[in-house]
Amino acid sequence: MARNIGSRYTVHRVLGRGSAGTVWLGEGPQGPVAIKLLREDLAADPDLAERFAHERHALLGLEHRNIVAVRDLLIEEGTEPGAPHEIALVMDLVRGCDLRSHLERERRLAPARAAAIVADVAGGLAVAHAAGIVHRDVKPENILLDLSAGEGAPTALLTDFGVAKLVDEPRHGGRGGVVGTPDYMAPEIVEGLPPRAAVDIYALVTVLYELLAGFTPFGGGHPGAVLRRQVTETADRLPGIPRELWELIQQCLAKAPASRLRAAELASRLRELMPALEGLPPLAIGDPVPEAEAPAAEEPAALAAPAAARAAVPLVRGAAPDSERETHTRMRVPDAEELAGGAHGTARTIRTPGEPRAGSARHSAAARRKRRLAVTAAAVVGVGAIGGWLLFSGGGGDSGDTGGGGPSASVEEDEGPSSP
Ligand SMILES: Nc1ncnc2c1ncn2[C@@H]1O[C@H](COP(=O)(O)OP(=O)(O)OP(=O)(O)O)[C@@H](O)[C@H]1O
Repeated sequence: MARNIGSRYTVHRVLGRGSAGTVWLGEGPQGPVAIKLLREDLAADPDLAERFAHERHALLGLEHRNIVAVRDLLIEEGTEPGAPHEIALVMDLVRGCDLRSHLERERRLAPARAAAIVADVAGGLAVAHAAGIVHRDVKPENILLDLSAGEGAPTALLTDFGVAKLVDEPRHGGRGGVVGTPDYMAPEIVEGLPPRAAVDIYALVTVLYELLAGFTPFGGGHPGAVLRRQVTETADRLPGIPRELWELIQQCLAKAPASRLRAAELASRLRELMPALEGLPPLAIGDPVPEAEAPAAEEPAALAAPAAARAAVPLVRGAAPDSERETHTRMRVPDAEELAGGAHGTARTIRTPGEPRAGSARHSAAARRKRRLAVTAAAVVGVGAIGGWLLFSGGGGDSGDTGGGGPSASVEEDEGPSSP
């Protein structure tokens, strides 16, 4: 049944749900649109409505063929006194699917295909960065593939600009939480430095790695362990990857933000590489070997893991209840050795097909599942939990200003839009 949003828009059916709200297929004065309605509990926060109003100009100003344009921003007063605001972002409708769903179907993309998608998104990021806007939550869920052109290669568009930052800002100033998704989070964010444009490059090239490999370079296990790996480990080379593509990935996954390419350079380097990548099949990479695990007996039965694994957990407060998508990953409590950065720090090692799995990992999938904890991001990955983990592990790295209060995963929020 159709429902009115403000005086100009009607929504018809749900296109998808994310951690911050629901995206609807709608109709406006200019035709079909996608309308993202923020979750009621988030919209009820008067500070949030104010922040959205404050960022209106930045949110509406981004225009590029690889960015999903925000056409309108509705902040409606509740109908009765004290009733929550309704916050809705009216966006161009993308006729296609998101990159996460595409990757789930394909498992791995051919190098030329992966490079084309990432070059598209880098082109969009270049424009945003030039306008002083950092996305801060680049990941496959936020990349949409426009399939309306039919047979030709789809255009990739980046969506959700600024939303992560606005939703996760602290209510009353002071320190915010970790904004973003652990698998894609640049080491400088983990270390508490203000996020600059280079964090988007790191996240986007993490997506490139994932499109090629089928998994992210530092993912797997407890989000705290993922964050530590972001700071301390280097990505494993993917077997069979062309040298120049691998060098580009390494450069953009550099721990030092200044060593990474800028968005425009990344786009043009990838486009230069594309003719050489044309015709190459997806890389022949086996599923990663799972990490060493904690004793089964320690796991509360009520938290047994679901069957499907996910790559990423969004760190948006209260993410679980409204989200139908499986945005939660399998997690496990890191053991002492892992927390200290020991031998089990790497979640998995890369296998080429046919190579046997290490140890007896195959012996019991059920036992493995039992040892994993499936918990919602909101419940366990609170800033306190990560902060506590970082404190315990000595801050996860030796560089960077942590904000003056000792090691912390919190990000000191800037005033106004993030700047590159
Ligand atoms: N402009 C759009 N046009 C068409 N479909 C869209 C559009 N924006 C979002 N969607 C669909 O709605 C779904 C939910 O999007 P949303 O941005 O709320 O969440 P997400 O990015 O998947 O997750 P999260 O917010 O947790 O990061 C997407 O997976 C996508 O399929």
